[in-house]
Amino acid sequence: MANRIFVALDTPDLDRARALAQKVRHHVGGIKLGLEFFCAHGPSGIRAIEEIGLPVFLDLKLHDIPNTVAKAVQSLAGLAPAVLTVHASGGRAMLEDAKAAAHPSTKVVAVTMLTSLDEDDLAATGVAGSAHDHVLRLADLAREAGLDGIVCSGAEVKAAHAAWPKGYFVVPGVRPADGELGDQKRVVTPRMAADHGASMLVIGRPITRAENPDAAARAIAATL
Ligand SMILES: O=C(O)c1cc(=O)[nH]c(=O)n1[C@@H]1O[C@H](COP(=O)(O)O)[C@@H](O)[C@H]1O
Repeated sequence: MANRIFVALDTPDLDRARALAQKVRHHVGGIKLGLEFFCAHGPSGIRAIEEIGLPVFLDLKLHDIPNTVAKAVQSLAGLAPAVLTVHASGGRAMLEDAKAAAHPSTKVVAVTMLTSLDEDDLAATGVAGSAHDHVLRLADLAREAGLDGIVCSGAEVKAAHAAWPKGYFVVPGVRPADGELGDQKRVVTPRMAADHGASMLVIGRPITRAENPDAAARAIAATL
């Protein structure tokens, strides 16, 4: 199977992003660029990283009224990212319109419950019940809206995959056994995420903050 690791290059520094991507390119399957990078460099920054030759996941987690999200997705369609994120909690119409506006080759995936949240955080937003149930409910919504898949933690991916065998499952919040959690709360090891059905593992700081990012990416890939 192709390398399922997408390295998250969370930096506003284009030269650093490019240098990191060059270092790890032989040990990852793709590159994830998110808000930090996009706010600093926009579409031209995405094109600059695309030149490295790996698939790009554009993680903007769009969440607004359907018309606004659809127009934003339409504006991004020329970039034809391999994967694009929207928030599942934006609701069915927003999800349907986002998918309709995307480039046909782009997988549109819905963020369910951020891996930086636990059930106390969920309750504080007014959602009762478990993380598991919340993720499964939003996965159903994404599937019914015609999306390609979801983003969830490794704790839920097995159940989500069982309920949606053809879905595409993006799993962030991935840490090697001795890895620092940082702001992540629902974490699993790379091996567990892969064994439980992740289509893509998003890994940032365990690679980008390592003394030798190339060796860190290689070591993680070797565990899969
Ligand atoms: O959509 C995402 O990629 C995402 C969703 C989520 O629930 N949690 C999450 O951490 N992410 C992203 O995954 C990356 C995780 O980075 P690290 O915690 O450094 O490995 C970051 O770029 C986050 O923006």
